[in-house]
Amino acid sequence: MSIWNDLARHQRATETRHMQDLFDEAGRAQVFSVQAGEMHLDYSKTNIDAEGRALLVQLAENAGLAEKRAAMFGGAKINETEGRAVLHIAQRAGEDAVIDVDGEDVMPELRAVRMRAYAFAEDVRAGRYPGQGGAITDVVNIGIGGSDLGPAMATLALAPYHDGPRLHYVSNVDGAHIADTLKGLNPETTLVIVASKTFTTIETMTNARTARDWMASKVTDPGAQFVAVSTALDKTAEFGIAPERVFGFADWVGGRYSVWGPIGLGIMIAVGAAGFDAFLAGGRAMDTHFQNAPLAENMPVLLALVGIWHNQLCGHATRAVLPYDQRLARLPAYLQQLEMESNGKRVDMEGRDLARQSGPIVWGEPGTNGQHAFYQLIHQGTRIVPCEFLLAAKGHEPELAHQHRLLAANCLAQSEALLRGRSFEQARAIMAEKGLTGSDLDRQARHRVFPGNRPSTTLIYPQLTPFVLGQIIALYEHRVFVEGVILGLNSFDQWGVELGKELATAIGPLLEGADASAKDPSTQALVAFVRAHQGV
Ligand SMILES: O=P(O)(O)OC[C@H]1O[C@](O)(CO)[C@@H](O)[C@@H]1O
Repeated sequence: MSIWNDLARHQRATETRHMQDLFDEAGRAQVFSVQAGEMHLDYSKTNIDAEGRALLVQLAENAGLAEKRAAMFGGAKINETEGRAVLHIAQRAGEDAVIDVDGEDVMPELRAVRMRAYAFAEDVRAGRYPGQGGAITDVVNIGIGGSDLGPAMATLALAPYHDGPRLHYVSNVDGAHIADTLKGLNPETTLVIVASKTFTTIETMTNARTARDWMASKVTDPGAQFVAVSTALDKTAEFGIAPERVFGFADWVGGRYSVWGPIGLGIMIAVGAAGFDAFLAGGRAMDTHFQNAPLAENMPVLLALVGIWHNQLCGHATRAVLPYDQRLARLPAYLQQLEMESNGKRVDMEGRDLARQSGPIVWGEPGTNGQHAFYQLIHQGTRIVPCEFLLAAKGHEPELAHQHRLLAANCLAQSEALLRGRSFEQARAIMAEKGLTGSDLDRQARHRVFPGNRPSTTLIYPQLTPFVLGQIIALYEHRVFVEGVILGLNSFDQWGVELGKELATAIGPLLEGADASAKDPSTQALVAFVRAHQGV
């Protein structure tokens, strides 16, 4: 407890200073940066000083981070509310890794499934696994949440490495999503991946049936162009998918942590086994760093601590994730699930009310697009939004290197603007030069003041390769873990998604005409509106 008090005291004592003054100390940019391989995280543009960092590291130590990290990597059942181990790291562990769950090494089976998935992906890519009208040209992944966001995000991120069939992702139960996706595709050359850990998710199963009907209208054996990725092998069989086209994984891989295994089949098909291996190697490199680097030089730990400082100590409830990397356009959505489904909890491991705020609200868009939309609020709004910039030093289009430099310049300019701001005097001088005078000058100048002193971090990496993408994703996974340990909650369950699912099941019949009088008046009126427009 007293470490939280010490931190709160330190935060209060330092909150009025200007972050820019911290740079009076020589070497701050280096001292408040951390390296993991070729990745570089700069957190010097925050109000964290040496004492603050030392206290934050102490906080992590006091929370038992080292032991809890060892427990996770060792296969202990740390997801206590579901009685499961948490072993997404096994999916990217090295060839000689041995990981026991309930006394059994889980690695041989995991590797065998990966090899089967690789072989299948390569067969599809080479046309050795054709559709009923020739080589597969399009692959539709049907899944939602962790069975969609990770592979969809990574497929887009790795576009320069695609040399397989086109990939499409369908998640929403809104028929518009699958209708728009299937329009223009040829059922005879389309492969459908039904990706669902549980194989019960209503959105996915509904879309899978729609896709099967679409396929059946054109091909004689629709099942041959369906594959499944799931932990529920009985249910995939019930759906009619032959066992040789089912890729299983264990329940100790959380949905939002599952991109590294067969849930990544779409990525494997898009970039091939070698590209996927490089992605896994990147994740593994970050695992090694996370396990071995001292806490004060540990990238996931520091990223988590910076977040704790901003959210739980400074009270900034949201965090903007701003990739200056168009191919990371889906990263904010991916992180929304990873972070908010993991650490959006109100009780601790013992079921007691959480002593402080849960994880932050994560949102964002790629730069420079966001600059022309919501950055206004970030620079001049009354609330402070800590910003997390991501930038590749180099793009994949050598002929457009000048555009990449423009992109990079914008990214660096934003964090500089957030740090420095523009004072009233500076704004006034600019307006005076434009010929304004008197009260008009002051009034106009005030609109052009940037308070600055607004925190940001910048994660910079050489290029968005499969390896680097693996590093980035593993970095965020471990950041979530560290934050969860410090907050004392279970990052690996998601009970908060259940109630809405149950109620949706009950409301379904009401939309078809069943008696809605037991519902609250608001819900009754909304049900009546839908019914009226559907002619029910
Ligand atoms: O892969 P499944 O079992 O279809 O679940 C999809 C998603 O639904 C959730 O359970 C939330 O409803 C997520 O945790 C999960 O990633």
